[in-house]
This record gives sequence, C-alpha cells and structure tokens, in this order.
Amino acid sequence: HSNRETWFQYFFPPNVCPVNAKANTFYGIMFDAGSTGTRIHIYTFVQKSPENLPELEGEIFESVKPGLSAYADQPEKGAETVKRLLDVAIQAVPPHLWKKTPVVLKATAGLRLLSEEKAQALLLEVREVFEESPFLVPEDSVSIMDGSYEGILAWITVNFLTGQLSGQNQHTVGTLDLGGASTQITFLPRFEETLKETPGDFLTSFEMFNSTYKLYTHSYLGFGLKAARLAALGALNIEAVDGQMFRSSCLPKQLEAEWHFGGVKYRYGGKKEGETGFKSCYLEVRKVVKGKLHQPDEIRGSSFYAFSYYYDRAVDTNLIDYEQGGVLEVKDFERKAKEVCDNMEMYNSASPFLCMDLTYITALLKEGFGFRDNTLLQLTKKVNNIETSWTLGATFHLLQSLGITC
Ligand SMILES: O=c1[nH]cnc2c1ncn2[C@@H]1O[C@H](COP(=O)(O)OP(=O)(O)O)[C@@H](O)[C@H]1O
Ligand SMILES: [Ca+2]
Repeated sequence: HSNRETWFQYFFPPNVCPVNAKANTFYGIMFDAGSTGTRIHIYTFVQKSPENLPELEGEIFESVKPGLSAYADQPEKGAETVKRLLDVAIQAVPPHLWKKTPVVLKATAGLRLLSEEKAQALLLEVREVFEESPFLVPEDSVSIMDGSYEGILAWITVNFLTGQLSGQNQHTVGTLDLGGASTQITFLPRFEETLKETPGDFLTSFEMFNSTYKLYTHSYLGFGLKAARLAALGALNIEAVDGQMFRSSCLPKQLEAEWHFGGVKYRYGGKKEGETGFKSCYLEVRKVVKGKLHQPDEIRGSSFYAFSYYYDRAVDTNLIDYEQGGVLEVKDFERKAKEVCDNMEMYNSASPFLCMDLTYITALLKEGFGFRDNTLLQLTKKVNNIETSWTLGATFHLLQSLGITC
C-alpha cells in the first residue's frame, strides 16, 4: 500500500485559492454505511477569506437501521434506505449548490464481511441512486473503505475538533472506535521504541498542516461488539447456522431468543445448567480476545478518546450522561460488568446482551489492547456539536481531492 503513504500529502495546501474569492458557503455529503446502520452527515463549510482555511460551520445528521449488509439478498431495498437519507440532503442543501456538492458513501465492516458478489451488488445499487440524484458524484463515490483509513480519519476528526492539528504545542489524543463488526485503535506514537516494535502495516505516515504524522492504527475485523457476541457464542464464521442454538454463560439462564445480524438469523440463549455471572462470562469472552491483538506498551499509560459502542454501553449503565459524555477508567467498565452479570435477572428483558457486552469491552481493553485498570477514557459523542465520526476526516479529504476547498 505505498499510496497510503502519500494519501494525505496535500491536505489543504495553502494559498491556492483565487485571490478574489469571497466568503463562500459549501457543502459535503458523506454516508457511513456501518454494520448496524447507515448514516448521512451533511457538513457545511464557510470560506471567510481566500487566505484562510475553510471553517466547519455545522453538521446535519440522520441515520437508519439496519445497515446495508442486512440487505445482502435485496440490494435494491438496501439502496432504497440510502435514497431516503439522501432526501434529507435535498432539503438541507440550497438547490443552486446541488451540482457542486459531492456525495460519497463509504462502507465499513458489515460489507467487508459479506461475499464480494453481494457487497458489489449493494454498492452498484447505491451508485445508481447517487447517479439519479442532483448532486456531484465523484469517481469512486461508493466503496468499501480500508480499515486503516477508518482509524486515521476518526483520529483526524477528533484531533481537528479538539484543536490539536493547528498551531504549536500539539497534544494529539488517541482514538478507540468500537463498531458492530470491527474495532479500531489509532494514536500518534511518542517513543521511538513503539515504532521499532510495531509491525509495519500498523504504521501510516501522512502530512497535514505542514506537519508529518506517523500514526499507529489498526482495524480488527470481527472484533466489533456484535461480531464479538457471535464469537463468544461460537457462531462467528459458521456457514449453516439454521436452527442451531448457541448458548452462553453471559446470558440470563432462562433466555431463548432470535437475533438477526448481517442478514443471518441466530438462535441464542442462556445456559440452563452450569455457572452464569461475571466470572464464567469473563472466561468465555476472554477467549475471543486473548493473544489476538497487538499490544503497544506505550498506550498503557496514556489516555484515549473512545466513542461508538464504548459510549453507548456507558450511557446504558449510567456510567456517563448521554448528552455530556464523561471521563472513565477502564476499571469502571469492569465494575459495571460485575454489577450487571451478577444480577442478570434485573436486566433480562430490556437488554439480554448487556452483561456480555460490558464483559467484552472490559476484556478487549485489558486483555486485548493491554490497557491498565486506571487508563483514562474520554467518552465523547460530539465536540462543538459535531459528531466524532471518521466521516468528517473523510469529507476533508474528499473536498480537498476535488479542489472544492480553496
Ligand atoms: O456519527 C456517529 N456518531 C456517533 N456514533 C456513531 C456514529 N455513527 C455510528 N456510530 C456508532 O457506531 C456504533 C455502530 O457501529 P457501526 O454500525 O458503524 O459498525 P462498524 O463500524 O463495525 O461497521 C454504534 O455505537 C453507533 O452509535
Ligand atoms: Ca463505524
């Protein structure tokens, strides 16, 4: 992947703007086709003067569930969900700017897990929806994103929004994204040692705002929260699941239910006999992560921004407020996991997977990445009212590549 090295090389080159450009508003539309849902992000930028970088003014955000991969056998129906979201953009963007507003969709782990044939059929239908829209459809407007971009783009978003990519004294923060089907870890190594002991395909360099960044990033496919449920149940990558019952000590004893993920129906339930509760659940879930992830020493002492399912499960268990987010330690997830798993009857109907999810998050952080109990996690959904998603980083890159930012 030699092109990965130069991918961001000319991110926002200075002063290539026509000298007479006036204050000027423009838009970018980025779709996130995630494994559990499809989302549209419509960003508004204002270029106040030609010598300054465009400023991000706001975001309109809308989402639908399930994700495209749930339509693996009905690609047209899948594309229909994209079309409905695109109607939001038709309302949001003034008609005279439609033709200048690019629309792009990037799919993540849900489509990576489908067969090439089914994934391509979905992308083709979406591409047709775009072609029929009044927006600017760049080449490669509909694609499956490489997992390493997913981490880098989210890192750019968070560090841009927190002001760490401009000026002196940059203290960038690492990011942790826990999706449905994959999970990403990204940070800027501070120690030469880290660079030396890290496998080459975990490192990516790029240049931005006159600085060169060499990031550590990796996307683990199959380690998202929902995929991990299947792995814990022993149901991941099994071809014929029909009728088979998958049981776990992380689920309420009497539970028997059905669950749809990636277009497949799974039957799952609790262990009627035998142990349930945190201890036995942890042993089960630990197998999913133990020895499977690279553990950079450097991260043990640093703090990270965490979002997506880290955020959602912390909200579900009142560890943080939905609007405010908050700062947690890794051990807070473990404490909650114990509380929930050892009192499973209380959580039975509302969220049967809560014990498993919290236990997985604990195991992933501690035994997967190797974080310490007291590692700080900054849980954030929005910064300055903008969603912390890779989509903003992707939109910067899109506008730049089209020469729309001047
Ligand atoms: O724009 C966003 N802002 C905040 N969280 C988001 C956004 N888009 C997706 N998420 C979160 O991502 C998680 C779902 O992961 P997703 O469906 O993207 O799976 P994937 O990344 O494995 O494909 C959920 O926690 C959901 O709330
Ligand atoms: Ca995602």
